[in-house]
Amino acid sequence: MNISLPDTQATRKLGIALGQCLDARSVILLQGDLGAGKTTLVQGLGEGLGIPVPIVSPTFTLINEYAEGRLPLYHLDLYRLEPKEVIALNLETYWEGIEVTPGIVAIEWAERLPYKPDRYIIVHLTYGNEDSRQAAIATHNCMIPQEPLGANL
Ligand SMILES: Nc1ncnc2c1ncn2[C@@H]1O[C@H](COP(=O)(O)OP(=O)(O)OP(=O)(O)O)[C@@H](O)[C@H]1O
Ligand SMILES: [Mg+2]
Repeated sequence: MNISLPDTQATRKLGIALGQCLDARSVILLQGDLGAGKTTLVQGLGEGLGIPVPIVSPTFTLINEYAEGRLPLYHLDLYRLEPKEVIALNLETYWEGIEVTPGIVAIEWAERLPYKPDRYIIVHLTYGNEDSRQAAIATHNCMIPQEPLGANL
């Protein structure tokens, strides 16, 4: 599915729609160049989940956890990591929700994952003219409830 995102707000709205409809243990793999809008989409996700605090980029902290919304949000950014370091993070802890409360896992720079979960949604953001972006969304072994997505875009 390809979605056109003419401005920042459109990307945020896509995140809101996903935050309103996704279930616990959903994993969103965010791909795309620097500044493509990955963090912007996760900020919408936070809003859709009802998280009342600002979502900030975890580029330096690696992972930010938010427990204040409908479901926990685990926001990761792999930009600064080597594959060995990514493996050492034991990310399955988050997407299996075994040692942590199951929630939504959003991973920026998911291109750097040496392995993937069993079920995931890929959102690949690319640049268009000026402020426009394109989101290519693909699901693997899972579904996005369509109605909320359609209603908000
Ligand atoms: N259509 C759009 N969608 C998202 N962001 C947009 C759009 N148009 C302009 N922007 C701007 O581009 C920037 C995107 O920044 P953002 O931090 O979300 O990107 P990112 O993909 O997370 O970058 P990084 O790779 O550094 O983590 C913001 O300043 C945002 O306002
Ligand atoms: Mg970012």
